[in-house]
Amino acid sequence: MASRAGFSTQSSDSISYLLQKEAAEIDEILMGPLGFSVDQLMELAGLSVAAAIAEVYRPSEYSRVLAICGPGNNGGDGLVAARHLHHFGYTPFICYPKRTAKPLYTGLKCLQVADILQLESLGVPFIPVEDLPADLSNEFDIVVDAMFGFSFSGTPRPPFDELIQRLLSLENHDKTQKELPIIVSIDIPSGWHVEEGDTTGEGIKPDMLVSLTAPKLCAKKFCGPHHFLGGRFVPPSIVDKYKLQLPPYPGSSTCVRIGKAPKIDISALRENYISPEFHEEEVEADPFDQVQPPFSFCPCLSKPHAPLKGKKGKKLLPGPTCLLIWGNRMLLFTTEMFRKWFDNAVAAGLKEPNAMALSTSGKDGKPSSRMVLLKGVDKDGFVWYTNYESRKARELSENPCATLLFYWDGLNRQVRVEGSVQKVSGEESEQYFHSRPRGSQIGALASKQSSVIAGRDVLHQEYRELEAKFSHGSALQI
Ligand SMILES: NC(=O)C1=CN([C@@H]2O[C@H](COP(=O)(O)OP(=O)(O)OC[C@H]3O[C@@H](n4cnc5c(N)ncnc54)[C@H](OP(=O)(O)O)[C@@H]3O)[C@@H](O)[C@H]2O)[C@@H](O)CC1
Ligand SMILES: [K+]
Repeated sequence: MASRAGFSTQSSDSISYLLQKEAAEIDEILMGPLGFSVDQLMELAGLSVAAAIAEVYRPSEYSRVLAICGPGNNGGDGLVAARHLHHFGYTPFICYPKRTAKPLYTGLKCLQVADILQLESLGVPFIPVEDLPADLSNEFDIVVDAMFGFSFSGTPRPPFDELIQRLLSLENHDKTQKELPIIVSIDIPSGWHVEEGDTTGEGIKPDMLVSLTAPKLCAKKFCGPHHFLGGRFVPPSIVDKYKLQLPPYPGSSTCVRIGKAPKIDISALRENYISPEFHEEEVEADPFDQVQPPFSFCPCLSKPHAPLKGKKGKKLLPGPTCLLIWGNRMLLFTTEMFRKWFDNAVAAGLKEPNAMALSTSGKDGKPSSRMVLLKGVDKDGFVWYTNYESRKARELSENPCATLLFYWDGLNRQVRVEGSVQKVSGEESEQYFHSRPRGSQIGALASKQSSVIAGRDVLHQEYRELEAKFSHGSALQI
């Protein structure tokens, strides 16, 4: 509980929840003394909604998004979110029944016009409410509920009463018959009391709620699987004044999950890969001939010299595109290809594109895999580092053959590298050791590298001090 006399901010599980009055006050402070403009806040809010959606529902499976936008700022958040979703690869549609209903102040009216213009320039269709299909279940994969936010009161008036009914009727469908659209509510599930929630028990039950700034009290009643917080702009003065306890945003993320992620049925996890088309008739019998721009290999070619059997036709080959590099044969050519793919992966902003699964096996033939980081690639091969007493090093000394696997999810690509392994020169190894951050150097010493290298005495001393701090010195991580 984070309340104090005079303030009614409440929290449960160390998150604060705001009353309607407090949400409105914060709104005024942000746009008054703190100097925010409404369009600035709405842009950040809408972006975080789009980011939360993209975190859970991939466009490859949930492409068609209907945003139902109300007359206030909640509706504005919906318009902004739809614009970002378009850029994220979704196909948004807008239903915006009261687009100029209430120009509260000139800024909002201008904003609505700007939002509409921007969406129209992207070719996002605006569907008049009378043209919206009565049954939304066939037409859309996601419905964004941006009808009402924290200024809602009473019972919904037309046409929103009927629109809310359409969302409700989705829940009454026979769920075994078809997959229903996901409902994502912005800030408040529309129709719910801002503080008391779904008082009748007959309101909408969204699958995702994206609270903005801080969750409102009704969010405590949200039972759906995905609760996120967005609106990463709350300054310390507001945090202090309202004693807000909010989860920290990870890295540069614009949204953060509140509460636990639901347990996933692993068997149900699947991804529809949308890769550039690659037809069977385009496949060469020898994969090396295939490695030409767009330098794509298919996993079915993992037996390199077996000529491809099967009908020539339009059949699309399944799975992500795969580049296979093996042996030393044509290494120069294939590592160049790898480099192009690697540069693409870096340019696409993928997390740790240099992370690769290294598989080895010793003389007992039992394979083992672990993730390591690629430290270099050139015409002589791929370079990574390990200490010589590790299991992988032992296995490689017994059987100097290994496979590397890079998986670049965002590009639907993987690269398999298969070949023999040899130690890099002592000089190269030494250079690498001294290029590492100090903490990693000490960590390497902790894992007992076999060769003693001049200049490590100081590090040994630092390591002993650290070891003394941790009573269970065996798994020291720095
Ligand atoms: N930190 C922040 O503050 C931020 C806030 N942001 C966003 O702003 C939202 C709050 O926006 P808001 O104040 O414009 O109110 P909102 O709820 O969208 O709609 C009010 C409209 O609904 C109408 N209406 C009300 N009751 C009704 C009923 N029963 N039936 C029918 N209509 C009804 C009402 O009409 P009126 O009753 O006044 O005639 C008015 O036109 C907030 O939830 C968040 O999403 C973010 O953008 C950025 C950061
Ligand atoms: K809403």
